[in-house]
Amino acid sequence: MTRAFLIVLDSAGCGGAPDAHAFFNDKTVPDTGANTLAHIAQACAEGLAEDGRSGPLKMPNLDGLGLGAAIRLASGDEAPGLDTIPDGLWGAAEEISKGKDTPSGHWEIAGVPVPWEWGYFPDTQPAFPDDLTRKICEIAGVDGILGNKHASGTAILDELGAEHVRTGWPIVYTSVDSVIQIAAHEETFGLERLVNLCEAIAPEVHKMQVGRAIARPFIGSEAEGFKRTTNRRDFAMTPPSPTLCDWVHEAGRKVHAIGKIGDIFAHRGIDTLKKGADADLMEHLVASSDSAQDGDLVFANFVEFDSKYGHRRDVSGYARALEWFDAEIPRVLDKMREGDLLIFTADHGNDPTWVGTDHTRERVPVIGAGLGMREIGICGFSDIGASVAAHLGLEARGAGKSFL
Ligand SMILES: O=P(O)(O)O[C@H]1O[C@H](CO)[C@@H](O)[C@H]1O
Ligand SMILES: [Mn+2]
Ligand SMILES: [Mn+2]
Repeated sequence: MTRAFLIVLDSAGCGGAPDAHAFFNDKTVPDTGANTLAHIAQACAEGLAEDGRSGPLKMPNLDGLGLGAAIRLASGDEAPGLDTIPDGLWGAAEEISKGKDTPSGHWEIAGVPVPWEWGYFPDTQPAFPDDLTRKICEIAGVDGILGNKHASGTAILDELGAEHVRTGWPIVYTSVDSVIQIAAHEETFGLERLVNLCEAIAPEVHKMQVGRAIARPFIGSEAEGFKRTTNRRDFAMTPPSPTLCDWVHEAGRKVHAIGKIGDIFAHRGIDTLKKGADADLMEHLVASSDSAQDGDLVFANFVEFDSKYGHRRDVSGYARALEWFDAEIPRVLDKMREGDLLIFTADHGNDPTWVGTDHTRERVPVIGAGLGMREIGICGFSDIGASVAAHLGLEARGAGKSFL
């Protein structure tokens, strides 16, 4: 038996989604043409991403496996600097779930496309129905909420952080995704109180087909500014049917979740869980490549590409994060054993050169190490889960077909 490592670079899409025209940013601008990785590479080559880094995008390790080739295959767009002839497994995947959000992407990668329409809150003010607002107030023991609209999670702290500290009212907001997010100060409001509030309100929003209630704790002051911490917690709906995590777990193997994976799968089929900032997650990933046993799945999500740089439309920051990730990856590759499979992919796009602050509908790269050179072409998200299952010698019970 052998091990499988499935590593999601959150939001690192590569353009070319045939249904991108049906998804929007800034309410009216379709995602047609959005391409997270290609546009970052182009901006770098043009000298437009020089903050804390310089020149063309440098990702020799993932590009050597086939990243640049995957971008060109998915979209036809150029990705300057990523032009090595691949020697890994490479291709791109396309999503059928109707949401361009994190749970939709991950569940489908794990073999289970989302069969329902998610519930969304309208882009009006107030965004939340009064009875939901009342419940939040009751549970939190407060007289009102702040926000109650669509917002960017960092901008709304600048706008309402001080008022929150003064009044004790939680900041409640949403986005084009199927989410309710509650931001509160870790010290003045209390981290545990915030997490309990989100856990208690989650079943209420799940009844509305809203996928997640997310706790967004922050620290700081009006004078020094407010900053989110890594203590974010997502309370997600349960996937509609057993996923890759369950298939592996039920076969008596171990699923080692790194980062948001536990929350995304509502902790179904997860055996061990490690969390932290992306730099910590890399250490956990390296450690897991020593400790994972034959037949185990290591499933990691690196979220900062998305949360720190994609949503913030920070091209230099995104490029820096990609270059850091690529430079770290040999630490994992060096520990691969004969017969191990390692796949890098993404759950959606979040083009930092695009308008708005929301995800972009894109195909995603599928880059593999451990099975030699192989072009897989364009596959479905769920084929990734099926392939991991096949590699581990398990029956795939989901929608996909193995490309191995
Ligand atoms: O602006 P922030 O709070 O980072 O919000 C982002 O994070 C949410 C959950 O991933 C998404 O729906 C997106 O809107
Ligand atoms: Mn995501
Ligand atoms: Mn996101």
